[in-house]
Amino acid sequence: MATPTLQVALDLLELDRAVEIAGEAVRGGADWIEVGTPLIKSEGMQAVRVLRERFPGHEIVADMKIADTGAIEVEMAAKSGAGIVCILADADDTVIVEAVRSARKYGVRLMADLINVADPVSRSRELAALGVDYINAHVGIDQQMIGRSSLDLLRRLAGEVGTPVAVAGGLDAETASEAVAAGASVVIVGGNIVKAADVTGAARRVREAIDRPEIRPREEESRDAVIRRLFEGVSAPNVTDAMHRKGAMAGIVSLSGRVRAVGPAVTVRTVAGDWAKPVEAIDVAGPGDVLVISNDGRTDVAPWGELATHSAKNRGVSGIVIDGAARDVDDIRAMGFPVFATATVPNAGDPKGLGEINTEITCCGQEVRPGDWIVADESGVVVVPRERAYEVARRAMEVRKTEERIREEIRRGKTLSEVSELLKWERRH
Ligand SMILES: O=C(CO)[C@H](O)[C@H](O)COP(=O)(O)O
Repeated sequence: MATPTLQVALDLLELDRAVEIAGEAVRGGADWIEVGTPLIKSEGMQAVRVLRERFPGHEIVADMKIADTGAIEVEMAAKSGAGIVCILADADDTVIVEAVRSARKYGVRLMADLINVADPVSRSRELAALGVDYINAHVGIDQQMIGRSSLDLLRRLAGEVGTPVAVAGGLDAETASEAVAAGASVVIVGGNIVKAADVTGAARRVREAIDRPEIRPREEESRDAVIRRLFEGVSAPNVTDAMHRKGAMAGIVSLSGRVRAVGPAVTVRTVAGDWAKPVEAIDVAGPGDVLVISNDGRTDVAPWGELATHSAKNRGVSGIVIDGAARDVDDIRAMGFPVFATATVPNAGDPKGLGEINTEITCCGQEVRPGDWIVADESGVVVVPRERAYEVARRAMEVRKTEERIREEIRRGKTLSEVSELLKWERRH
């Protein structure tokens, strides 16, 4: 088997950073440098020119995702120095034919991106017949966030397509190795290299893995287990960033200091500090759940205190969130158990049994339904609608990874404004 090619995808917005990151990836063993679609949209063909000039020994791949005007877009990329140009496999045949003619004329190769193609095997055969040089089994970044897998797509193509097959979409060292074992000759890795603080180390790990391809037995993980693992690895700010700055409860803080709570909500509506339903809800909750209590925002009377905390802790509840006040804060803090509230007050209400468990409530300005996911830490509390939990957890992890590289660049001496090119991206009115 020929040595697989490692293509690093520079899905960035800033050319200077892309050049720096490309250099680090090449040191880790990347062969081809992909000018990612966001970089092309941000910087234009100049990105291809600059990377061509800076990395003369490496193939430059222009991820144009061509959908129309096949000839002229291939020509632009070729004249700027790309050796491989990417076109959408779903583009009309008229576009593909024109792109192939242009590629032949300018001496470049064409890679067709299978993103969103309904019948990838038949389309790959058609594309091969039309003269495309590579087929890319690609699952896009947004598709990955809802759980689609590039390895699954690649396996559908195995043995069915005559042209060399590339694979892209959320790959890391482990899945890249499996991709080569499944027949990929070009492995494309973006985020898991370019977002790493140590880009060279991340690229080297992928390089070593693809040079020794193997299929490892995988332990099946339930969707809820994946959601929990991902949310436990990110912060509440990462989560709200992933939700376009939505989902954060207002005016609520941790009473227990540096603690975190992650889990599906068991909701409780109570009235005037009546602590019957909040305490009964402990028995309804399972280990790992978060009790979310609405006390109608009242802060003059507490529906929660030390004994309830003790009981919730024993039950394995992950944390308590109260739109209202809690008491016995010193004891709660000593227990190290996560309680989030809007206020503290010494007096409790009476256990009259008013209220409901597991109905939709509003807590600190956010609607919370039973089973919605809660991520809470010292910055505050975020609620994630249950049907979006997997996607938001994946996106929050991407936010965290992106911050890793930015943090590293600040550590090396850039300002945050420079790293993010704030002035360039200020909104024009
Ligand atoms: O083309 C792309 C997005 O449309 C990416 O370059 C490709 O998906 C590889 O990046 P990642 O490894 O982060 O998925």
